[in-house]
Amino acid sequence: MPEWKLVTEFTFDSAHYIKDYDGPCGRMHGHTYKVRMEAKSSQLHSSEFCPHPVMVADFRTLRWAKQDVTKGGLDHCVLNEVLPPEYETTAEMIAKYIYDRTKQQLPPNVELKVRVSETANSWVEYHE
Ligand SMILES: Nc1nc2c(c(=O)[nH]1)N=C([C@H](O)[C@H](O)COP(=O)(O)OP(=O)(O)OP(=O)(O)O)CN2
Ligand SMILES: [Zn+2]
Repeated sequence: MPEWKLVTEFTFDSAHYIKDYDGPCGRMHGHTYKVRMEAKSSQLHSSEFCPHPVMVADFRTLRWAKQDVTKGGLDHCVLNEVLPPEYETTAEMIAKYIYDRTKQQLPPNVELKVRVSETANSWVEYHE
């Protein structure tokens, strides 16, 4: 079966602290988070912005988190104040949050994978 794989990367700059963390990460500090989104599908779809079935997923839909927080993204915010309380601000849970919010906007047959890195040396990947 034919399959398309879309990959898009972006960054956002935000502050966070890890609640009850015994060490520097427990204090407010910032990262340039690097995010890589992968979307796979064997079918093409329309999008919020395009009525024709010509995309796995719209790059604009996959890149929502890079927008300023005042426009619904995660850029230039304190993540602890923006993420719902069930998501801690570890890279693991930020990746899950981005995954969960993005998945709600995609057709069900699109397979999604989200990678988040806080530093050049460490990253996490989340998918279902
Ligand atoms: N599994 C996880 N471990 C840690 C996370 C995380 O999200 N998931 N986050 C942190 C902190 O947020 C911290 O900012 C990162 O700390 P650290 O790895 O020490 O980053 P450095 O750039 O300072 O690391 P170097 O080794 O100096 O490059 C901690 N752990
Ligand atoms: Zn951190």
